[in-house]
Amino acid sequence: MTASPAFERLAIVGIGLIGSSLARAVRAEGLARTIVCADANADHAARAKAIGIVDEATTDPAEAAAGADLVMLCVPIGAYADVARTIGPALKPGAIVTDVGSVKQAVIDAVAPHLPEGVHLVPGHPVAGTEKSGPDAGFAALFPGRWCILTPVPGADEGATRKVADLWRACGMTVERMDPGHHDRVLAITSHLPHLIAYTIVGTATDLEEHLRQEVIKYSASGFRDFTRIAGSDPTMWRDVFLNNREAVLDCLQRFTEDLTALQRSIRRGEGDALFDLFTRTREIRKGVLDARQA
Ligand SMILES: NC(=O)C1=CN([C@@H]2O[C@H](COP(=O)(O)OP(=O)(O)OC[C@H]3O[C@@H](n4cnc5c(N)ncnc54)[C@H](O)[C@@H]3O)[C@@H](O)[C@H]2O)C=CC1
Ligand SMILES: O=C(O)C(=O)Cc1ccc(O)cc1
Repeated sequence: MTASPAFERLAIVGIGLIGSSLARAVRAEGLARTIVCADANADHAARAKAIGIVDEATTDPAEAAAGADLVMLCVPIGAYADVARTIGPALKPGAIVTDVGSVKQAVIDAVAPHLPEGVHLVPGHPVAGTEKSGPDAGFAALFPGRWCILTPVPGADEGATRKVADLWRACGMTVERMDPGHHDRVLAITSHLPHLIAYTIVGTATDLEEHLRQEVIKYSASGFRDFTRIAGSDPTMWRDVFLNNREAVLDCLQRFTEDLTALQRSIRRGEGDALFDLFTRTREIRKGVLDARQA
């Protein structure tokens, strides 16, 4: 006898990179009897249905959420409040609303006020992605071996939190719980600031005089190429990340700017030892990151 799926009806709102990756993983693992998606972009909804990663597709989030036991929000963070307001009245008692957003406190603030009594909110963040967007960019292998951070609010339903954790574990992720504010500070330095730096460096290179710009593209060494990959990430998604994690990002940026100024001074003064010491420390950190990946 095969085990029954963990969820009867999974509604994915936003069937882009992350939503479609989840749909594929849930299908592959048989975790939901029915997968429904809603996407404001009718082409994305239709595409998800056409490639067979969902059973039903609509442009109306309330239609998808009606009767769902699990609703996964996979839209840019700026759209959360509107989506939550729309689905709130359609949610059945006991339904779980969860998400994949890259910022957590702002998501709680945007969604919680619109959920009726008896509906459980379990905010989450699969820390896995790429610079690509849309339903064709997703793949089930995105999740295995990566972290998923859940940030349940105090008093959250333990059973609901456990069901969401089990879903991500079944997709191959390692699940951790964290306070939402702490999550936002950690991600500000490990993910948001690196994206901001990439956007800046590629922007600076593009603003160079025309003849220099051509050379930048032509001789693009791997360092710059890596930055262009990250700077090719979705503009809507990243605009929303920065607007919704303002304090933590600005705090990191302040420290970063101070450290950059110190480095600038070392270069100007010819302080080779200071440069060498920093680069030696950062090389050790890189080794630690690689070792952690292989562990
Ligand atoms: N891209 C990445 O690497 C990662 C992204 N995330 C988070 O996942 C969420 C989604 O990001 P992606 O999948 O990368 O973006 P995406 O752009 O590939 O997909 C977003 C989808 O939401 C749809 N959408 C936008 N507004 C909507 C609305 N009001 N109602 C219904 N559908 C709407 C879009 O049409 C699109 O299909 C974001 O909140 C992001 O912070 C989390 C981890 C990694
Ligand atoms: O493509 C990359 O390098 C990423 O960093 C992907 C990514 C983007 C946003 C997240 O919240 C988590 C992962």
